[in-house]
Amino acid sequence: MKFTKMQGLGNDYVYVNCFEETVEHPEETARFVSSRNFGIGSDGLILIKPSEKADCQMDMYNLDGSQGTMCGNGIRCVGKYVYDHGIVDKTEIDVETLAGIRHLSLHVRDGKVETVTVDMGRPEQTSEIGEAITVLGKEYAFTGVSMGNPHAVVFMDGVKEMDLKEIGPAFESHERFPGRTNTEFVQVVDEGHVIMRVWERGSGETLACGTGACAVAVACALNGKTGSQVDVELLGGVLNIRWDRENDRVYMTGPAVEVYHGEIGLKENNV
Ligand SMILES: N[C@@H](CCC[C@H](N)C(=O)O)C(=O)O
Repeated sequence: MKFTKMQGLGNDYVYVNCFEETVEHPEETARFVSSRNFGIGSDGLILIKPSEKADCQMDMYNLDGSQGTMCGNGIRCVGKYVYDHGIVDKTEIDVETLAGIRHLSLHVRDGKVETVTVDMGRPEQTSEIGEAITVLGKEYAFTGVSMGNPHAVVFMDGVKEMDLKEIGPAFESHERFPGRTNTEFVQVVDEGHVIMRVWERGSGETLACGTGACAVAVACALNGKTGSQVDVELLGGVLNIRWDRENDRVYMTGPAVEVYHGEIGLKENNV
């Protein structure tokens, strides 16, 4: 299987060009290629496929093989891939996802896409603002926001030092979230700047989460902690998120980077 390793703020996936390749067992393949010891090493697998409704389709799988409906860092890389590899020859494109069609503006420098702005669509509030929840015997307040995938946003201090490996899985599999959840832990610096760490459903801690950063911006505004445009600082870098309250759409701008190409054999017992 030919693949391209790409990353958006260190949220890295193995990308397969399914205009040319076929991946028969995507869940198993995602688990195999994501392994940093036995495979390529990534947060999951993204298949770039032809679409009848848009310029291409993004089909994404987490590290544990579960299928995701939307991926913010992934969709920027998909935009870069299809432009840089000549699948599209325009800088305004539409990408089909399981959460709907998303519009991308590709920002090109020296013939290659460097950054991408994505219209991430309408956010959906999925809990009360600051709903109480008890996790591992401790009380937290979270704000639920869907960006086409589920997020629970928790405000706290000391985000950089917290033990995410303990609390992250406990939120992910809490009975309040029957379909599991992505959880963002957020510290507000000022009204235009927050720090966030994420525990992703199906992948664990990642260096960044695009849909998570959008959910955080919406939750920050709903909780009166920031304005509607905010720089979200993640372990892998900064995403700029703007919630246009008038048309109720969220816009995400950030980088997309191609790391390397390769080829990997998929044996029966690997997948
Ligand atoms: N890293 C992604 C989100 C990937 C999917 C997520 N783990 C889920 O299962 O919903 C992003 O950048 O948005």
